[in-house]
Amino acid sequence: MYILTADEMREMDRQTIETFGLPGRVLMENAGRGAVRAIFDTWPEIYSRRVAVIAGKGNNGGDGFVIARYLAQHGVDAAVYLLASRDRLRGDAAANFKHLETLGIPVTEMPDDLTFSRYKEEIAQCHLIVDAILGTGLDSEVKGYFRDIIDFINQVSAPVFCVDIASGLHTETGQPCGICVKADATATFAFAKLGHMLLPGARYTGKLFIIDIGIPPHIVRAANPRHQVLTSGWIRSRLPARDQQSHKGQTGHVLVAAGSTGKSGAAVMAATAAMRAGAGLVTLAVPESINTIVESRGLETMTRPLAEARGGTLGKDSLEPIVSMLSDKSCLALGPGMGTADTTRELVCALIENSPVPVVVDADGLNNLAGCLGVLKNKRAEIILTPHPGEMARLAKTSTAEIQADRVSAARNFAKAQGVLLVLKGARTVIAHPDGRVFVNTTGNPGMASGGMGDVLTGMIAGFTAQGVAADAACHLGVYLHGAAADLLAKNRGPVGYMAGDVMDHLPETFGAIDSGAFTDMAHDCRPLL
Ligand SMILES: NC(=O)C1=CN([C@@H]2O[C@H](COP(=O)(O)OP(=O)(O)OC[C@H]3O[C@@H](n4cnc5c(N)ncnc54)[C@H](O)[C@@H]3O)[C@@H](O)[C@H]2O)[C@H](O)CC1
Ligand SMILES: [K+]
Repeated sequence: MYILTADEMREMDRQTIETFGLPGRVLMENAGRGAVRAIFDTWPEIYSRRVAVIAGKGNNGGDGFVIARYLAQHGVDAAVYLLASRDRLRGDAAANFKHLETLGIPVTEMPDDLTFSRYKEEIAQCHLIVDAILGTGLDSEVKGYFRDIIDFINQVSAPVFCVDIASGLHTETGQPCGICVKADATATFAFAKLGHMLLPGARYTGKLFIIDIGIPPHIVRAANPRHQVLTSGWIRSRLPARDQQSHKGQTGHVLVAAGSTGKSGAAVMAATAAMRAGAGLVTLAVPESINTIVESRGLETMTRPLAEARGGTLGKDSLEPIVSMLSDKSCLALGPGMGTADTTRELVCALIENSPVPVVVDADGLNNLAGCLGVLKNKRAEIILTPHPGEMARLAKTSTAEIQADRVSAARNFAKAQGVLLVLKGARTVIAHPDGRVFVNTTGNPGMASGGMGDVLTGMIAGFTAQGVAADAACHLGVYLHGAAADLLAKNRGPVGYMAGDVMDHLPETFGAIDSGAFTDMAHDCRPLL
């Protein structure tokens, strides 16, 4: 499902108006009318109650005027509070404002704090507040009077419905620009925007309705939107098909190079998760001193003990044996629990440069790679990096806060610059492709904040890649199903207390739930309305 930036939406609007010939007034009419359907759908008891439409001077406010008109037409006691004087209105918003006057719908001009203070009480007594203050035209930090208004809206007890996007929410980053309206429901137009799907934006958005305002499909296709949300349908269509006569020689062989003294669990988890994702065979290459432990814990996987460096880690002496093992493997998972000794870093960097098969790099693999990013230029196969925000900050040589402030841009910039697939983990994992496309995942829940989850994801992505799924689709499958398995556990067993091992053990049921359509995600809950 496409999700748009403000610029992309503006451009589609412009094309629809100028080249297709659908007037802006029609788009605004469709927007307002659809929003009213979403209001009645959410609050069917709102007939004959009082609704305050708080409108800004832009087109978001214009949508608010259309909403007030339809609400009034259907027996709602609707009143408009305009955060400007009426002579500031332009174009379609001004035209729709005139209709309000013709129809005798009450309008209050409230251009400043002083006038606002007179109407606070009246607004607070409404049964619903419609926020039509700022939409995709938000272009700066919200301060002063607008800040006071939003602060007030967030304090009144009435539910809040947002037009297009919660006022104050940044359309692309999903971060509040200083302050942001907290919605119970939002109606957006044509497509969801990035800010609705990312966090914390999704929390400010509430239930999301997507209103078809008439943008024709050829204009959408020509715009070629760069961002999508992963959906269960998309995932279902990319699951590797299995023939009745499939045998383990056909379903891929993963090599996992991982582990060190004290961190054998990470290696076992990644290897087992690859099997749970459906890989036919998994071999785990580990420092020899942990081989016995690893063998006893991962019954289905094979192991290959390698001569180890000081401190019980894999070092550069393992390069030759690992590269030769890769000749009959279909994917390499590299990094979990490996440590960051100099010799390990040399090994990791040489493997990323020389592997003939796709490599999934995680954890210490990433920390090691941060010291030799140049090797990515010479890579022979596709490289998938799966950093959490801290690891991403190390790779991009910035701070975790910088990464989190705009996760999509951080992931995209790195993936494009380095020519890799980048999976930026954390709530709403972002998958950035080297061609600039970005996919956002909405599965997963806070119960996943526990050790080993990353090792499981690494193994899953490697397991799908090994089965012949394209590396980018393997990232989609791994990330979505990892979160979906955790969502099913949270629902069926409890919100916390399940562990990474439980997540991978729950994959068979998760495959079944995706296949049957029993698992639904956030995109499924966005109701398209005409
Ligand atoms: N296809 C569609 O999505 C359609 C959307 N419509 C609606 O139009 C708005 C976008 O309208 P626009 O006039 O471009 O911008 P806004 O109304 O969001 O706001 C612009 C207004 O606000 C001022 N402003 C910007 N930032 C701030 C700030 N931080 N503090 C105070 N004021 C600010 C800015 O200067 C402008 O004056 C979209 O969201 C939809 O709701 C169409 O109606 C139909 C098609
Ligand atoms: K709004």
